[in-house]
Amino acid sequence: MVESDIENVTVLGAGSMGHGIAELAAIAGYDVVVRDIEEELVADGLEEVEWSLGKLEEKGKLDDSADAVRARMTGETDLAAAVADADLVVEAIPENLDLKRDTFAEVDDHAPDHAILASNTSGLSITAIGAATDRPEQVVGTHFFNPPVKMDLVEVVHGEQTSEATLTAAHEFVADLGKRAIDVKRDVHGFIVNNVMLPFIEEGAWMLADGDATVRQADAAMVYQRGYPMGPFELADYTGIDIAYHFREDTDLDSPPTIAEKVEADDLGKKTGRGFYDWEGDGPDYEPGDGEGFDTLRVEARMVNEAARLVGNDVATPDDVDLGSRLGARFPEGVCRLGDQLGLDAVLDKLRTLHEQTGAERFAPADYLVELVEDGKTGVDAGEGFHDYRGDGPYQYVNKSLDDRGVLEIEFDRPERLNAFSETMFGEVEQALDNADPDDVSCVVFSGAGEDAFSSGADITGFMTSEPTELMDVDETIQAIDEFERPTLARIDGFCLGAGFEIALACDLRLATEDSSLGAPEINLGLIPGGGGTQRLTRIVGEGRAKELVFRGEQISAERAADWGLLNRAVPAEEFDDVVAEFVADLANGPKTALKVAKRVIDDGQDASLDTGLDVESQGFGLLTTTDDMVEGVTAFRDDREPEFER
Ligand SMILES: C/C=C/C(=O)SCCNC(=O)CCNC(=O)[C@H](O)C(C)(C)COP(=O)(O)OP(=O)(O)OC[C@H]1O[C@@H](n2cnc3c(N)ncnc32)[C@H](O)[C@@H]1OP(=O)(O)O
Repeated sequence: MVESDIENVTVLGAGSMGHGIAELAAIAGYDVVVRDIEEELVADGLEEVEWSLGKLEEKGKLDDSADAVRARMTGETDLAAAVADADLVVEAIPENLDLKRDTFAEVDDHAPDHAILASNTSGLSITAIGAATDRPEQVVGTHFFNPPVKMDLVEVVHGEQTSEATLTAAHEFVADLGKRAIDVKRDVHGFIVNNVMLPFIEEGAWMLADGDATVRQADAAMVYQRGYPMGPFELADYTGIDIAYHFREDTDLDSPPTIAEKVEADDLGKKTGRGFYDWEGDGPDYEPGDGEGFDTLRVEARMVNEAARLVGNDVATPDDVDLGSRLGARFPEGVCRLGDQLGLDAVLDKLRTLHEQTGAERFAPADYLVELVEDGKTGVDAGEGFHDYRGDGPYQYVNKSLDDRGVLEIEFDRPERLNAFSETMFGEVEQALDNADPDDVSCVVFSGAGEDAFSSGADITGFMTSEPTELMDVDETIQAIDEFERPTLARIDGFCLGAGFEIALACDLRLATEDSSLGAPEINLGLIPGGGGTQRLTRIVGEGRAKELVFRGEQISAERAADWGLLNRAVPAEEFDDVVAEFVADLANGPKTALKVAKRVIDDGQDASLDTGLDVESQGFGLLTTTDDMVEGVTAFRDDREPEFER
């Protein structure tokens, strides 16, 4: 029987993954035992945790003190003692199936019957690990990414026998740790993220081997033309070339010779000082212009093909592939989305051509990709691909919800980049508003996902490759927010910078936690605010303060922003939800028409002469005296009760 109330967590292995997971569990309030085979290893792991907790405390990212979190952790070397009281055991020992199976068998003997046994394996079979125990239904994969404290993703891997109750408990645990889970529904080799990430690295290496590309050309093209945070060779060096090499050992496909040669020479990348780049010298030294002539579609077609294999084989949903690509591989787009944008027909053509030309099995199109294309589901332009684009959404970077009071919540959801706005994300916010019927909406609340930012601005990595006209489109989204006919509120918790700041300025009301910081840092990039920042800011805080913010590009505290009239309130974090709820309740329960007219009259009046503004106001006032809401408001006053305005 699985008990989902987990209190005691034991982490096996005090290495970088183990102590990172243990730290997260202690931060979340669990009592944690960290076990390794030697005292020294345990002590080293706990020392790392102390250092990390100190940093988090310095940055104000802990609810409890670092000492209080640390006090929830103990070290242990004896396995039986370590797991004796565990409700959940998370194994993070070396990637060796026999070692893991032996360890799980031993844990099974000593852990309480109800305990769930999780493995942090990055690719081994959960089914095989579970089979070493008498409780395979309580064995699950929880694959964290390195470093666990920073990376937001966990792959929850289903073994053949894993029960629903175990999966639910694993999801609850992951959510408690503040991480996002994706489901790997069948424990295939490499799970989801490694399978979409490997072709990115490998295809570049094959092209190098075939003489079709150089290292710098591939990296420059993928970074500066396609917006990836690192190029394939830089990524291989960074993660360790041997990792890519060993991944292929258990599959039918070969590693590219350019990777095998590096492994043979022990030039494994950053960790050995040399790989595709010289890390003791300049490191990655490619320039934007180096990428010319590189065939980016060849790389991306292979990634999309892998995504099709995962979805077609029921390993993952397109949404989970996309979230895994973004949070695990740190790709700018989910790979299924990417395929839909490229056009799945174009992807299939590319694969077929390469398959015919080379005969290489890695280009063989996945059945599911062929199926989608044959069904006319070729992506965004066709209205359907991996995703269905025919209704409201699907949204990748926006969470949209409408409650029964008409409160429309739009959450910017790209925490891995501090909710920085890519072109797609701007488009999604505009689409979310366009698709909202103002008659159904009482007010709109904008917020940022994660704990760090409302938004850090426009996505800087896209600047080099965007057309000037695309960057100027930013203003269309912000204008749509400004012009939305219901009251809008920016709920700011963390960084609110650049385009994020401009979005907040376009909202009617701005509330922030005290430790938020706001600003227009564009000048530091050789730019000026391009989403109305120079104009709206000046109207709100006056010329001198606007020029200070824009010229100096410095962030200011929420306290100063409130002092300057930029924020309606700056409140302590613990009071924030209540204050936001009070504002929202007033907007949601208030008279809809009067709020709409008030917004329009104030907005229109700002750019008009006082006389014109007063005229606009009196027309609005006159109009409102004819409404049922006015009758209700006056009657309620007379009856000494709360008014109930029309919804
Ligand atoms: C028309 C409008 C124009 C504009 O809006 S221009 C953009 C204006 N905004 C900025 O200039 C802010 C840029 N960001 C920063 O300066 C820093 O971030 C912060 C001070 C906000 C936070 O610093 P820290 O706490 O050290 O976090 P981190 O490691 O820098 O950020 C976490 C990840 O988020 C990515 N990121 C942050 N802001 C942006 C952005 N605006 N565009 C693209 N990526 C961004 C980073 O690179 C990194 O990613 P990884 O973990 O992969 O290294």
